[in-house]
Amino acid sequence: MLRLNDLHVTFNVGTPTEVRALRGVNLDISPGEFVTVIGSNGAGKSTLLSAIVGAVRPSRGTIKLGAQDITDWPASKRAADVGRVFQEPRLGTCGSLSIEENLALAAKRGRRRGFSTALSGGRQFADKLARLGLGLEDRMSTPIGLLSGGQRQAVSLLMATLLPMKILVLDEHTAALDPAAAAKVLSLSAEIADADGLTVLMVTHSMGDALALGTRTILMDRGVVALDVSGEERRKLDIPALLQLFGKATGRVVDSDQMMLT
Ligand SMILES: Nc1ncnc2c1ncn2[C@@H]1O[C@H](COP(=O)(O)OP(=O)(O)OP(=O)(O)O)[C@@H](O)[C@H]1O
Repeated sequence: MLRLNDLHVTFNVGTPTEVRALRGVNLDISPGEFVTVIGSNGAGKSTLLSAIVGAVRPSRGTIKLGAQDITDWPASKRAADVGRVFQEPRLGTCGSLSIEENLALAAKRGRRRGFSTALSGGRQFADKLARLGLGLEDRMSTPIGLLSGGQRQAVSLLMATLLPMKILVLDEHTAALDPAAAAKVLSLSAEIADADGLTVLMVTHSMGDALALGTRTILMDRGVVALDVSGEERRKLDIPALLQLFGKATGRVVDSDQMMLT
C-alpha cells in the first residue's frame, strides 16, 4: 500500500517565484491497482510522481510504502521499491551501452554493490525481451542508442519492471513517441502490469488512455486530487462524462480532450 497523507510540495519557498505545486494530497493506492492520473498543465502530476520517487522533498505530509515511512528517504534508497519510466526515452537508458548491458544495470537497481541478483543475463534477458514482441532478443548486443524511440521506451519499461518492486511510476512515458509506437508501449505497459500484478501510477494527457487503461483514474487540479473514480462508476464513464465531472470538480468548463493540455 502506498499512502500519501496531506502531501505538500512548494518550490522556491519564500521567493517571488514561490509555487505551491502540491497543496495537501491524500491518496491511498492498494497493491495491484493501476491508477491513471490526468489534469491540466501545472496541476501537479509530475510533482506528485517526483515526490513518490524521492526526486523532490515534501514541505509537509508523509509518504508511506507498506509499513515504512519513506518521506525522508533519498531516491537512491527507494530505487529497489519504486520503478520509473520517464517521458523521454533517452533518460532511462544509456545510449552507448548495448541492450544487454542496459538490462544488466537494471538488474542491479537499488541493490548494494556485489549483491547478486537472480538475473544473470544472457538467456534470461532474451526471454524477457521476447515478451515485448519486437524481435529485440536477437539484437542484444546492439547499442541502445540505435533503437527507435518506441523500441527504446519498450526496453525502458522492461528495465523498470525487471525486478520485483512495490510501485511503478510512468510519467507520460509515451508522450514523446509517434502514435503507433505510443499505442504499442501503452499496450505493453498494460500487459506487463497485468501479468506481474504490478501497482502502477501513470500520468497521461489523454483522457481516452486514462479511461481505457488501469483500474482507477484520479484528476489532479491545482495541487490536490480533485476527482477519484474507480469500479462501476469508472467503467460507465466516457470522455464527455469525464469532462463533465472535471467541470463539476474544478468549477471550470472544458469542452474537449485537448482542453486538458491548456
Ligand atoms: N523544479 C521546479 N521549480 C519550480 N517550479 C516548479 C518545478 N517543477 C514544477 N514546478 C511548478 O509546479 C507546478 C506543478 O508542475 P507539474 O510539472 O507538477 O505539473 P503537471 O501537472 O505535471 O504539468 P504538465 O502537464 O504541464 O507536465 C507548476 O506551476 C510548475 O511550473
